[in-house]
Amino acid sequence: MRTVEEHRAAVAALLPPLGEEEVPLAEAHGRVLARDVAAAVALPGFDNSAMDGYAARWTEVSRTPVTLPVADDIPAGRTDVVPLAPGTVQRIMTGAPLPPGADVVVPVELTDGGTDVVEIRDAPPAGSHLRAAGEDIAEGTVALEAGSPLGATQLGLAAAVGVTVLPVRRRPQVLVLSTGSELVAPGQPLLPGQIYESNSRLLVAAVEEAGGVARRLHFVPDDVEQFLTTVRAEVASADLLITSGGVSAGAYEVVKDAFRELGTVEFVKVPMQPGGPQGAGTVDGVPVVTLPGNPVSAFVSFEVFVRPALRRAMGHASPDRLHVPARLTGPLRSPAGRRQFLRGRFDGGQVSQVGGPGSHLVAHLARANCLVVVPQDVTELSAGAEVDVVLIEGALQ
Ligand SMILES: Nc1nc2c(c(=O)[nH]1)N[C@H]1C(S)=C(S)[C@@H](COP(=O)(O)OP(=O)(O)OC[C@H]3O[C@@H](n4cnc5c(N)ncnc54)[C@H](O)[C@@H]3O)O[C@H]1N2
Ligand code: MOO
Repeated sequence: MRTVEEHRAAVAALLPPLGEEEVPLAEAHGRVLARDVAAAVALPGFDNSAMDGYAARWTEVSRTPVTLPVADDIPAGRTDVVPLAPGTVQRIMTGAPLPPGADVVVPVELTDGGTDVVEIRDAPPAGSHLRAAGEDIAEGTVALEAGSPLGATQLGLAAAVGVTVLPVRRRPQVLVLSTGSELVAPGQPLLPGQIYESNSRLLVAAVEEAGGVARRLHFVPDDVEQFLTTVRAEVASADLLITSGGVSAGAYEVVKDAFRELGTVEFVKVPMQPGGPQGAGTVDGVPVVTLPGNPVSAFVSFEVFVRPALRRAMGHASPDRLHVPARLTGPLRSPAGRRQFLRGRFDGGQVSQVGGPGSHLVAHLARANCLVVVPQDVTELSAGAEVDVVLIEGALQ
């Protein structure tokens, strides 16, 4: 027996940090920053206007109405702005550089909109509608920290501070191999006793959502020679091999049997459900994680053991999923001695169980947006009890 935390640590230890590479912004989406990145320019880069209106000296416009000559016109992008002469205003657009001497922008709505002279009917408070140079970020300071996932807002910031390439960690190359003589490719006819192979689709997508590059190997039947031939032919190209199935206590446990002769994979029982039977080790120096075949078990095992390890290797500052406390909408029971990861729907404060605990319930899994964690020593919870909920939606989370 190995605790959940011990097996998490064992899997994480197999995956060292991945190497760095520089990529253009266009290829950086979904990657993780390997080093701090400094702002090449301040933001804002210069004092500018937050409104379309008139740049003015507040003392000259504070008593309204007042009429003043419009000495200049400053559209956004103008690069030769002159200081504001006393007793004048300059028409200015949003984002245009503020003329030296101005300390307020009067929005056009508070004026008659004049272009030679303007009547100001109402003045906003001193200092209104100005955006100060550097108030968002100073030049040369850290704009993006190592370990940040690069989503829309981070890439927007990188471009705004003038960065064109970003140092990121390499994506892990992950092979996914399903096993089972009952498996048939979707689209083919099923004979009695056969099922469609689905774990590889689930796991490939889960790897991609975690930020990795997945390659799906064609599933193999419960035949040690076929399994070993596939593994030997493919494993060298990968940072990680994930298998599904063939690890429990039956008579035809292909993964367990095959890795007796090859590599250092250790098979253990972990006190959790789903996901009791687990294995991890290396083959030809390449990390291997063997997930149980029940589809919900494969998914939960990936979430608990593989996803955080992959994300840590990619350099994520926060490799784990977000988890939050939530109140149960109904009572639930849980077997003693095993941490349960039940499927649930979280709606912002409350969580409802989706389906039962069975690890074959894929339709229920697909409706869930969270895993409800019931600690190992808890066997019963009543409606309204607080539970820990792991949020499983969203690629960058
Ligand atoms: N006597 C015992 N039996 C079982 C034990 C045990 O401790 N003692 N553990 C149970 C638990 S828990 C799990 S989980 C499963 C794990 O079994 P395997 O990893 O050996 O997986 P399989 O037997 O190959 O398959 C289990 C189940 O999942 C279906 N499956 C498998 N692969 C796929 C796939 N790629 N796509 C869709 N469905 C798949 C398979 O048909 C089986 O129904 O063992 C329990 N038994
Ligand atoms: O622990 Mo198995 O992984 O229940 O379904």
